[in-house]
Amino acid sequence: MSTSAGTGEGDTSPAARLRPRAAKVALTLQFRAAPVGATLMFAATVAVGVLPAAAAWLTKLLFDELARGDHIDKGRVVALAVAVAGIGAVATVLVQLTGYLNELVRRRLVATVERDLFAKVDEFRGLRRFEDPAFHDRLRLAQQASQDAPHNITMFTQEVLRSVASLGAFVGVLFAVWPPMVGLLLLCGGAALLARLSMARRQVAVWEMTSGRQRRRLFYRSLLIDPRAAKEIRLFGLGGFLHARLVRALADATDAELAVARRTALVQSGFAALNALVAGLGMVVVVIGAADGRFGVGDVTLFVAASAGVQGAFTGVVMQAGLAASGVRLLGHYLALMDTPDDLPGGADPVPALRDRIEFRDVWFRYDADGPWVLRGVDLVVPAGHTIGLVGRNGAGKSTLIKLLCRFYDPERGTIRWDGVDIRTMSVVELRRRVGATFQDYMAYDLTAAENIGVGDVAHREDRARVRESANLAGIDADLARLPDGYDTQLSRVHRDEDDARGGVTLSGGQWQRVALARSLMRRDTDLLILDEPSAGLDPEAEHRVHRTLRRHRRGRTSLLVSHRLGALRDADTIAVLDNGRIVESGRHDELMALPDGHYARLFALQAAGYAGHAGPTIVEETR
Ligand SMILES: Nc1ncnc2c1ncn2[C@@H]1O[C@H](COP(=O)(O)OP(=O)(O)OP(=O)(O)O)[C@@H](O)[C@H]1O
Repeated sequence: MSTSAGTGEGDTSPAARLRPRAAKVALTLQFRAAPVGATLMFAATVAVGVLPAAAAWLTKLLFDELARGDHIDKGRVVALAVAVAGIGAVATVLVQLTGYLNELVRRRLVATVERDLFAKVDEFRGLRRFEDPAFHDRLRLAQQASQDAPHNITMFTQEVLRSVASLGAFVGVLFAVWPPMVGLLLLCGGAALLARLSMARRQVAVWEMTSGRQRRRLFYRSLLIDPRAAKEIRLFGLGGFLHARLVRALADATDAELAVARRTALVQSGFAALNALVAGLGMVVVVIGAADGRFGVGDVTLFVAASAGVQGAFTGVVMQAGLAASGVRLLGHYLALMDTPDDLPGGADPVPALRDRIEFRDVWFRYDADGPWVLRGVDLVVPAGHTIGLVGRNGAGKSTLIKLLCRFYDPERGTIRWDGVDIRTMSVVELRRRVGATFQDYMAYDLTAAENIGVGDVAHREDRARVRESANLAGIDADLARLPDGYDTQLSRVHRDEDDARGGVTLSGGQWQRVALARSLMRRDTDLLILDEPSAGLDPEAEHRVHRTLRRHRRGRTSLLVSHRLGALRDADTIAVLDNGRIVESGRHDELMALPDGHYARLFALQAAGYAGHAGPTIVEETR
């Protein structure tokens, strides 16, 4: 598994290879995001670029006319003055308009890119991407790109348009007055451009390099304000430890960024000084020429305006080129992410209702290619309509088996078959629609009570009767109905509306667990119910009630139950014991209890002894 989205110098990463495309995409993206706004923005930009040059020409004509002494044509002078003032006014309005259009296009772009980005993230059907740090770094950089990159590239295009318009006019003037000035300015501008591009490359390299540190910084930051973490942090006095790590991650990233900023400032100051020198040199040459009578007053003013105009245009282009270059590099990450294939090869076959059995055939799985095997040849049959209890010590691979069945990962070897058909050939979405599940690490959403349950079947989340029925099955209906706003109570004390006078509530651990259970019961047409430790946090009475209700609910349905409370699995049609990545025993409770030295019998006896208050069998040390 790679650990960085970084693309240092001379790299051949996907993001680097995508840069040429990134520039094109950035340009076209703005027309997709805001077609009218972008067109108007470009038109206004060209006009803003041309107007100063036009004003400078009119000013030259005005000064030349004024310099004619007794022969001044007053009408012409007034007309020229009015024209210069008019151009100034139009330019001012256009600058404001361009500012607004820029903002408009920028906001539309950010919305478009972010929408596309998270639609793409939602398309990943497996879990591997979400466990890959390089993916998270890339996502962060791609998000960063969505904030600024298209805008910066747009600004650069505008700047180039504006500058080309100004340069076209100003360069002609400089040629007419003192041609070497053009060469000098071009040389300075070209060198500044190259230096700025190199700075931009360094800047992005730093962002890429520090992306992991930024990710950790965000993690520590969210941990320090997470109400769920607040208890442990306070009790264990972890605040200082986490804070120090946050500060360290921040300092590391800041140091690297500041180093680039210092270098950029230094290089830019050097080029600014060089520009001033060149402007001064030109001025001296032209003023001497004017003293010798070779140039008029108008020529001098025009030359000064033209060299300032050319330098200004170059400075603008150089600045924007730097931002655009970093934008293109960042947008490479956005494109790389958009091109990232799904981690699960897509099957498209429909998933018919389960008629016969689900079967694990010699399933081998590990989370990383070089990691330890978690499942080592699992063979397990789940007959339709049966309840299978899955037992095994911590880390045996029970939840992993469930994750494979939901197809969050694919086995490395072997197959999982749904009525004889390899689930890899089937549509993942359809397969998951046939499954209702409560995971051991279930979610507690900062939503209302009704939504927390309703999202188990999004299409029916507004169906209050169904929501309540599910809550009833999970034994939480009465508790939720008693909340301040009943089912509409926000189950969060943090994410609630400011104008919500009643505020939100948080549930107890066992209540949350029952809400999660209710969520998995929302889907009515599922063929398979998976419950991974559904009652671990329930009080004995609640557990008894929930299991009794679930038993009724499961009747005739296929279910897979994982629990360390073996009593809860006692009546399962088959109990399978997972050990060391294999199913080592399976049968009904009585059959397994009758096995001499059986795993299940030993575990059951241990648990029963705990309740009965005697020593129970000797604990066999783990051999793994
Ligand atoms: N996402 C993951 N990435 C890497 N390793 C994992 C991941 N999830 C689980 N594991 C590893 O796989 C092994 C099996 O974990 P699993 O959660 O399937 O066990 P389990 O039988 O459900 O345990 P428990 O009874 O404690 O819930 C463990 O060693 C665990 O560290």
